[in-house]
Amino acid sequence: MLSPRRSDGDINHKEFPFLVLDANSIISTSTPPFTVSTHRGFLPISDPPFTLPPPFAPLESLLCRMPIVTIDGTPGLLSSGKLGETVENELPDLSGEVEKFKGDAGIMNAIYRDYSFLLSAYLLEPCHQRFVRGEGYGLGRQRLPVVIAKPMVKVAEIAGFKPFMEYAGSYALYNYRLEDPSFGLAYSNLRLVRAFEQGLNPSSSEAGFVFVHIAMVSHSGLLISGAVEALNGALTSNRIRFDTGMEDLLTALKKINQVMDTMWNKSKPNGYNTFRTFIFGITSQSMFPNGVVYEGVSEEPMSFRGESGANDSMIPLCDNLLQIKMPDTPLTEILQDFRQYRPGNHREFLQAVKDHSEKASVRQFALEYPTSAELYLRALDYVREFRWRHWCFTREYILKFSKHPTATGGSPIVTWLPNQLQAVLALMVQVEPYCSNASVSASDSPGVKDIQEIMDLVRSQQVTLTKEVAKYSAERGGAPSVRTS
Ligand code: HEM
Repeated sequence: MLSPRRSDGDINHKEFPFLVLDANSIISTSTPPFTVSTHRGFLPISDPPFTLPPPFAPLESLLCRMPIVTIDGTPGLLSSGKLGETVENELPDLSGEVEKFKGDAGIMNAIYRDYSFLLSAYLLEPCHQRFVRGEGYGLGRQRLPVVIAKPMVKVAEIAGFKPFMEYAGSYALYNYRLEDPSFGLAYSNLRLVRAFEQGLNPSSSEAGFVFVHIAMVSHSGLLISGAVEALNGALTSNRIRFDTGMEDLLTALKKINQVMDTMWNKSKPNGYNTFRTFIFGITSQSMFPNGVVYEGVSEEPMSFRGESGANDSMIPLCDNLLQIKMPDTPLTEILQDFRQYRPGNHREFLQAVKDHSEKASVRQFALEYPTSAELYLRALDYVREFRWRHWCFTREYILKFSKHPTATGGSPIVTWLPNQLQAVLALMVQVEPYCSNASVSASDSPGVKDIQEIMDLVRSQQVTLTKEVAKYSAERGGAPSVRTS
């Protein structure tokens, strides 16, 4: 059982102080693209630039010729394994140009995105060649030439990212353009700016993989406003505000999960592993046992985690708001390490939510009243659904096709997602008794599960997950050793 809430005298009545932008906020070219807002959520505050300033024409030219299938359908440099030598023969060191554009945060982010694509393709090209021949990944290139390393380190520092491909700043959330700007973020209107494999074709699995992430995050504005309202309700002991915020949070999570479920059709399980090769990181990957030397920057090898949805901010927002405590394991240290791979403003926002949720004892506040407790349990149920679907994705897209022991972000493929999922399931079992006699109106709506139904599923998933993890671990010879950074 959960401990009793602290006395009213201890409650800090101050509202959540973090500045969250809205549609009326004034933004300028120096506003960091990834600034949290209630109208764009965790998406960039403006759509990403998709062409680079003229001095970067050599980079642009290489990136257009790079994908396995280029925009006109012809084979590109990665298909013939010619990218590496073309970079070495053609690309000048443009690091001197980077600083000239530093007043424009959007352009900086676009330059960062584009170098990160070239960097990953360069390092992992030999692994792709082996993978398509049906061999293991083998080793990637262990040295990054100065013409990529120097500008990348410079632009990443200015834009506030690691000098390696990241989920938000590069691969997923800053990698789209709108076919017709007047149609906005409609799924059919999305096109990739950069791709490794066939992603310039919008109906490919690579494009679908990225677009589903974007489409989900396009609903995160309501998630953010709902979370802030619920937090303010708890901080000011205003039950109506808390419940209203939680209702909005539930509406947003329902939509986000519905969009997530479209992944099965938009990006096929048997189409995932070919482009996946290029989004691996350095940390905990057999392709880079000693890290990678960034020539012209340092002879000391560097190591970064790969691109992963684990660096998305929606689930961490729920974890922090709902005070979902993760077990004290090395696997949880990886979850914490992933935090470094988010845009600065996302990081600060998530930390502020965590701090203020603790200050307001959000979980205890919810459990004091059955209706709020039910809303809280339903929110946990959506987080459970998200994480359970994830486990299913991992089974169907990865475990069925690959023996590689670590995911793109460097977490152990079999045990990491279950580490967090089991924590959510266990918390739901703890929370259930607080919901007795609850009568949230939404529970009368068609399609809304009652508490009993939710908890039956929770108990069966606890058992199934334990069995599946044991089975996969036995088949694959146990979990790989865990490196946290
Ligand atoms: C085919 C689809 C997907 C597959 C195969 C997949 C796979 C994975 C894997 C293997 C991890 C482990 C972390 C690591 O990379 O080391 C992970 C984590 C994660 N992914 Fe995905 N993912 C998919 C789609 C998505 C989508 C659409 C989102 C939406 C934002 C997402 C968000 C996340 C989150 C939040 C985590 C961390 C989970 C946690 O905290 O428990 N993923 N994913």
